[in-house]
Amino acid sequence: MQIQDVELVISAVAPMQYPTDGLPEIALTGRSNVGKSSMINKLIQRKKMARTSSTPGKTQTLNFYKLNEAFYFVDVPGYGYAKVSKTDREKFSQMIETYLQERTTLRGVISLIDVRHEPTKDDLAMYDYLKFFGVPVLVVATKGDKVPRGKWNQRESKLKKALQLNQTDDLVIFSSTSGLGGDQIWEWVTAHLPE
Ligand SMILES: Nc1nc2c(ncn2[C@@H]2O[C@H](COP(=O)(O)OP(=O)(O)OP(=O)(O)O)[C@@H](O)[C@H]2O)c(=O)[nH]1
Ligand SMILES: [Mg+2]
Repeated sequence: MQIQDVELVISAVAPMQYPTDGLPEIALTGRSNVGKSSMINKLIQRKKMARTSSTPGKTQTLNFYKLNEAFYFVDVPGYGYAKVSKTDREKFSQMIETYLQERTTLRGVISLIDVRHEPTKDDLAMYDYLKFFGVPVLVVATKGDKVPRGKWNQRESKLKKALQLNQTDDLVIFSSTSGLGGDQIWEWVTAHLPE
């Protein structure tokens, strides 16, 4: 998709700050440092729109990016990083839960995991949690450039198995450095936005 227009409308910590224009939203969840913010930048072809960092815990608010004045990508704080203080971790999980439970304009969630590793306990819990709410999920295995091409199929089946991926859900291997998988992600996003 061609993104002509990007606006960071709000960095929210509470529902009263969420945008009220009723546009559909796709949110990104995943462990700290998995590459959520980098994925947004690659997909919208803006190098530094969403702030990224090699230090986990960079995104600390729900960041609503309005695209083409038609829909939002919501960048969400990462979960599960041991070096983020317990208080902050609890604050972030509360923020994420409230958002996922209350947001009626949410049309789908892109759930990111690291292609190189088995899903963590938190990754599995997040996938189950999303399924419990009945929200459509696209699992994206990030940092695909760090695994040789010959291993992609094997990693894909392993991850699907570990997550016990629902028949209706898909998995895409992505790289924010090469752009691998970007078209498939856009296809999924487009299919989950209202006409
Ligand atoms: N090689 C490679 N590095 C990546 C990729 N995606 C992200 N990174 C790197 O991983 C680090 C974390 O990326 P972020 O996009 O900030 O991760 P995040 O999930 O937003 O992290 P939090 O905001 O802390 O939750 C950065 O150093 C990125 O450059 C990828 O596809 N390939
Ligand atoms: Mg981030």
